[in-house]
Parts: sequence; C-alpha cells; structure tokens
Amino acid sequence: MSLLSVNNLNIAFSTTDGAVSAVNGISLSLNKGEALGIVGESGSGKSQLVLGILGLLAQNGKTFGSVKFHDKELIGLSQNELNKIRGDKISMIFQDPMTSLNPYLRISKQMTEVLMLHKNLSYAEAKKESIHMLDMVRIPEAKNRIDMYPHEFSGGMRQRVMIAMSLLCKPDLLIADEPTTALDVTVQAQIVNLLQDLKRDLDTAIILITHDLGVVAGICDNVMVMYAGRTMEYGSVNNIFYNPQHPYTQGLLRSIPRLTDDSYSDLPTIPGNPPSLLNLPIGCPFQERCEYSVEKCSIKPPPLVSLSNNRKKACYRESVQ
Ligand SMILES: Nc1ncnc2c1ncn2[C@@H]1O[C@H](COP(=O)(O)OP(=O)(O)OP(=O)(O)O)[C@@H](O)[C@H]1O
Repeated sequence: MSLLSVNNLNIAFSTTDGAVSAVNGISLSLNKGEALGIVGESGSGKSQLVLGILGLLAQNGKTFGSVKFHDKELIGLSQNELNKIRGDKISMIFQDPMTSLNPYLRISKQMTEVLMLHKNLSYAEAKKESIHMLDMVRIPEAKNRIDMYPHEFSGGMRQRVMIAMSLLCKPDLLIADEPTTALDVTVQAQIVNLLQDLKRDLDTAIILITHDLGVVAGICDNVMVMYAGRTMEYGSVNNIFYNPQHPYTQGLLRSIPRLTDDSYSDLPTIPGNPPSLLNLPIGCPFQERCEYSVEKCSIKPPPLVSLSNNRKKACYRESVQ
C-alpha cells in the first residue's frame, strides 16, 4: 500500500474570465521514505497540486479526483479532520519561513505549542523535544537559542527552524515548496544536505517542489515533470537527468547552468510561453513550443504511457536512446 496515492486529480479555479484549469488529471503515488521532486516552469501547477492534496486551495478553487493518504480519502474531509492530519502526519514547509513562523512569539513557544497540541506533551517534555529537534537541524546552541524570536535568526537558520518545526510530530510526509529558493547558494547547499540526512535518519517521505533541478538531484528518488497542470514525464532521477524522453524535459535540462559555463547569458531557454490555463489547446499543451510537434499533437493530448524502468511519458515521439 502506498503512503500517498493521488488519482486523476483535477483542480479548477473559477474566475471572472472563466475556469482556470491549474491541475489536469495528475496521478502519482509515494511510498514511505521516498522523495519525489516536482519540477516545471512557473505556473505549471506544482504548488496548487500540493495545496489541493492538503485541502488548502483558495476559496475559488475546487478539487476533483482522489487523494488517499494511508488509504484514507482526503477529498471531501472537513477542515477539522484535515487539520488533524496536517501538522501531525503531513507537514509543509515554504520558501519563506516568515509566512509560517509568528514574528511576535519566541521559537520555544511556537514549537512547544505544536507538541502540546498534537502529542499531548507537558511543557517541559515539549521543550526538551523541541531542543532535540533544533539540534537535529544543526542549530548551534539550540538550548539557548530556542528562546529567541524568528527575526534574531539569519535566513538559512530560520529555514532550519522551520524544518525542525515541521518535523516535530514525526510526520510520514513532508511537503517542501521551493525550500531553498530564497537562500544564497552556500546556504542552499547546506539545506539540501540537511534534508538528505533527515530523509535518511527519519525515513520521512518528501515531496519537493522546485525550479532547481540540482536540488532535485541531491534529494529525490523520482521526478515528475509538470507542464500546464499535466505530467509530461516521470521517472527516476537518473533516468530523467541522463536520458530524458520528453522534449520539454530535454529543454528544461538544457537550460540548467553548468559549473563549466563561463556565463549564464547564452544558456538556451525554451522559446515561447506556456498556454493560457483559461483556454488550453485541444492536443498536447506543449505543442506550440515543441520542435518535434506533428499533426496528431494538435488533435489529441498524448496519454501518459508507461515505458520500461518504471518511467512514464506523455509524448507521441518515439523514445530516444
Ligand atoms: N486562486 C486562484 N484563482 C485563479 N487562478 C489561480 C489561483 N491560484 C492559482 N492560480 C493559477 O494556477 C496556476 C498554477 O499555479 P501554481 O502556483 O501551482 O504554479 P507553480 O507551478 O507552483 O508556479 P511557481 O513556481 O511560480 O510557484 C497559475 O496559472 C495560477 O495563476
């Protein structure tokens, strides 16, 4: 049994201009201790997908399909029931820790409250456990620093506090949305190392959303490439990086800067823009920008088909070696 099993998930937002189809028929599954990276350009639906899984969409959003966590259907649960699961069995970290940390409360108060609420610990027990967690995310002098306010920490240290907080209840699933984007490169690398170690030590499953394919390679087992709310390709990190099959994945990989590049300026980008989610094309959403597109791409969207090695792609083009 998978820890998380998403089946044919669709998310639409009603707007004055019409329905925005942000997520279109996504299916995925995740086992205990596994890390899945979700990549794709801005607006491809990565964040809405995970918000939809957690029941945290904006008021004008609606989710259709199935999301099973430990075999329990989450779609249709009340906010009360979802609240019990979020923060206990599933937790989430965002790009900017200040959106989740209360600037007016000491870290000790914010951390102990989580444990007292979800795990019924006494204040003393909760504080001890919180210090232990801050040690785990390598906050120096955690015992003293736990009584500081969020603004007294640097950006990287705040992100560590956020990660410690999200792991307090030993969740089975951690969802991280662009956790390193706001940090400078050295601190990014430290957070990637930290997430790698935590995944190994705590056996937590991770869904990691990022623009940064380097971050995916450091942490994830599998990668899902999204475009216009659809899965374009899915496979192991090695397969996706060394033998990408979908023209969109190939384009994304060509636009990663390499250490050997003298300048970023002549990096190829994928020409064109994603289609409007208010009016998706009938066929493949990538057809307009695809150098291999043929007539049938504009008639019917290519289905997501399974290839060998547990990989999948949604493209009519023959596999390439
Ligand atoms: N409340 C809303 N009403 C209408 N459209 C929305 C709403 N929330 C999100 N969208 C649209 O859904 C689409 C997908 O957004 P999403 O935030 O998932 O993209 P993303 O891939 O995470 O991008 P980024 O990397 O920039 O965060 C976007 O086009 C966005 O404008």
